[in-house]
Amino acid sequence: MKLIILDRDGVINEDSDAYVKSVAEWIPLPGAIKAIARLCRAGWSVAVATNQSGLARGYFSPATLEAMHAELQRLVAEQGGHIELIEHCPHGPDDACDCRKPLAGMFRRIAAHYQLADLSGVPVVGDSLRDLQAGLTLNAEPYLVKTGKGLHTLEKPLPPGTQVFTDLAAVADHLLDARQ
Ligand SMILES: O=P(O)(O)OC[C@@H](O)[C@H]1O[C@@H](OP(=O)(O)O)[C@@H](O)[C@@H](O)[C@@H]1O
Ligand SMILES: [Mg+2]
Ligand SMILES: [Zn+2]
Repeated sequence: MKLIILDRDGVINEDSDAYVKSVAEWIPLPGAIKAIARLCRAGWSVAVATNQSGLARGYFSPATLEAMHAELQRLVAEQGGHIELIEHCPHGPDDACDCRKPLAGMFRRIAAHYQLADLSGVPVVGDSLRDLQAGLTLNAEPYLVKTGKGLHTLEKPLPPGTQVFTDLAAVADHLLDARQ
């Protein structure tokens, strides 16, 4: 199955150390929307798994998060694509949930949605180590991008087999060239 799982902040849109708190602050990274649409048009299923502790911290509301994701879907649809599943962890670091990356709860939900036993062969694209670690729990393929916190993440030891790309557009180029 051609499934790819994307982190959101720092991969699809600009990240901020002050959190992305509104639709106005949700700014797509160059080439990211087009990359998602290209993958969709080539038969890939695209899912998103995003930590959104800003909800638990009271920085923004669930309605605001939904508005950001509606804007994401609108932009992707304009280019002929669709994100099939957007999973988010609304919890904070002290909530002891099972879905806040690096824990794999969101990835288990995505695997179950597609009736997959695990995520072997599924690229998980992130800018933070925790994105890759969460995917690896289910045997996904770790892809690090240099956008968002990616350059900072590159300073740390990476999981074996991690592939590094400039941005999501470069990931799409690689997957669309490699698997034709
Ligand atoms: O990259 P994804 O998972 O899509 O979303 C990350 C965001 O939820 C925020 O996650 C926070 O981490 P803490 O939740 O405070 O540890 C910080 O890193 C923020 O800069 C960042 O915007
Ligand atoms: Mg991120
Ligand atoms: Zn959670």
